[in-house]
Amino acid sequence: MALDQAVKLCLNRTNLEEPARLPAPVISAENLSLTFQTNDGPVHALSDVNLTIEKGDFVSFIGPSGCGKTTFLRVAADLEQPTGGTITVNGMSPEEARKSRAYGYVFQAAGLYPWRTIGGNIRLPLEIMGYSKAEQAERVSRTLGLVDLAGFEKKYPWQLSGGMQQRASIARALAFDADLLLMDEPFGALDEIVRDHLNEQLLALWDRTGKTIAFVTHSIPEAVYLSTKIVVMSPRPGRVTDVIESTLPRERPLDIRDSREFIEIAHRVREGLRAGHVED
Ligand SMILES: Nc1ncnc2c1ncn2[C@@H]1O[C@H](COP(=O)(O)OP(=O)(O)OP(=O)(O)O)[C@@H](O)[C@H]1O
Repeated sequence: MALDQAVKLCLNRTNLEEPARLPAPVISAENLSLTFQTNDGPVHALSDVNLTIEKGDFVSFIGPSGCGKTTFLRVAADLEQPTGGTITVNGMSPEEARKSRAYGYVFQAAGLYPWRTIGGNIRLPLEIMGYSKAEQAERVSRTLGLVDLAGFEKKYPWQLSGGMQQRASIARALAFDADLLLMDEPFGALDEIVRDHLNEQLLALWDRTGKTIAFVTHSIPEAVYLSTKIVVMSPRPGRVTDVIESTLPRERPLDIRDSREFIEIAHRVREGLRAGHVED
């Protein structure tokens, strides 16, 4: 048999015996449930949530207060334990993912230590993780560049605007190079103009770095503008009522929000929220 035929046969056989394995989704939840036991009785924060987040997705979670958006992120981050179903992060349990520093977490409030400089805040987790001084310096300057804060390393948080502080907290979450960012309403407290600007910057950062982002928001325009996938949730019990795959191009100038396609997706999100609305 000619060598090239033998190679071909061998390759075919390998293909048959070992079908190409797809990479594990970044987050995969199956029938995920979490019921908190409280003095007022059980609270079903998450009920049978099924969701897959693939590498490079930008997924927004939207829904009224109490529908379990934060709880979902917290379960993925191993900050809460599910009471039913399963969830994996990069194919691992949330505990393993936390230990292997698979994600960065950005909270609603920037949460910077006022007595540390911006550089010092970003450096803190790196110090705890035992990075060398040189590596810390390189990462601080690289991540400050990523969020357009180059030159602000020696400033204190109070010397920065709210939007800049939030960018610094994103830099801190980026500093250890996790491929997954969990962001819990990071821009909720900011005015609309600043928020628009940060949305643009976040999209550019996502595009440049190829990170996977799970992002909680209350804002329909924000969810539609940012996301490749929008997860609509509703409360009591907290559940997913719609998952919308965005048809918008990856390149998104702010005025895309006036396009027919954008308005149609926003309409579907609004309908999903209305359908899941429950009267108290
Ligand atoms: N540790 C806890 N103990 C008891 N109940 C909790 C706890 N954490 C959350 N809950 C309840 O679980 C439900 C879901 O809360 P969660 O914070 O995930 O909602 P959310 O959609 O993020 O709301 P919001 O938009 O207001 O932040 C709520 O009813 C909340 O009161």
